[in-house]
Amino acid sequence: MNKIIEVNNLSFGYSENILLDNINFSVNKGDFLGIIGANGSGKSTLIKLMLKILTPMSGEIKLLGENIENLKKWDKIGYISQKANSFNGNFPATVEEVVEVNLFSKIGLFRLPKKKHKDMVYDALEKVGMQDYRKRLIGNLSGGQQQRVFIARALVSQPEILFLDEPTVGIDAKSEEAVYCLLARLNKTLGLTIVMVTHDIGAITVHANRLICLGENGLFEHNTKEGITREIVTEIYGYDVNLHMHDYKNCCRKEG
Ligand SMILES: Nc1ncnc2c1ncn2[C@@H]1O[C@H](COP(=O)(O)OP(=O)(O)OP(=O)(O)O)[C@@H](O)[C@H]1O
Repeated sequence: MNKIIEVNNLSFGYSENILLDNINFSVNKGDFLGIIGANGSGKSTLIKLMLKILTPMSGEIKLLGENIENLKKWDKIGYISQKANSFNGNFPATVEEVVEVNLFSKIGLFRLPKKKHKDMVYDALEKVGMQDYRKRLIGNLSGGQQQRVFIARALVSQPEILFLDEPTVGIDAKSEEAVYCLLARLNKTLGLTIVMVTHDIGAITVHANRLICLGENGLFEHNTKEGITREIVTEIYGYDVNLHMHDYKNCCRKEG
């Protein structure tokens, strides 16, 4: 199965005003897809529709080859919402407990995790380079470190698709770069399909292999290999956008 996400003739509005009008696109297994567009263009709404948090007015969405109406394998879908980084810093949970939460369907309610579950948590933390922090309280970590833990929490159930909604908001430039490089590595080494909403056009253009852009005139698709210019972005956003390109040449070596 090559097409891991299919969105066909999707329309949605919160009121009678249509926000997403007859949207069509697909995502192949192993793609790193960036979703960009001006504030209020419907990027988060599109993700929520794909995750069945919202119901379309019309159209069809398939994940892993199945209509989401009938999808059972939701544990194969990871999601890091915009709100993940407004986590309550005083929350009395360790890093490994935060990651373990996503295994509760495997562990069972009111049961203690077994060694195999502890190993899964360790593996997920190792993938994001946070295994040495596993006994630390989540609230005592920096924003960038917390974001890595949330990525580990999503990874622990071994998802095939990871949705992220502006995962680098509120973290400093160095940590932001590390998160992008981490995602690029997971995409390449695990073949994880990534769908990410962002305003950081410079960064997403470097790492994603495809972009979709929500604009006033609907959805544009863009192959990042062709390069994205200030003119293209300005056309999509409908106003002049100052594009900051990033230098990520050696980023995966610098990751950390
Ligand atoms: N629950 C809701 N009820 C009514 N309107 C909503 C709701 N959620 C979002 N909207 C409106 O729908 C539009 C699209 O919102 P959405 O959050 O999807 O945009 P976005 O492209 O992700 O924006 P941003 O870049 O600012 O995060 C906005 O005008 C928003 O105010």
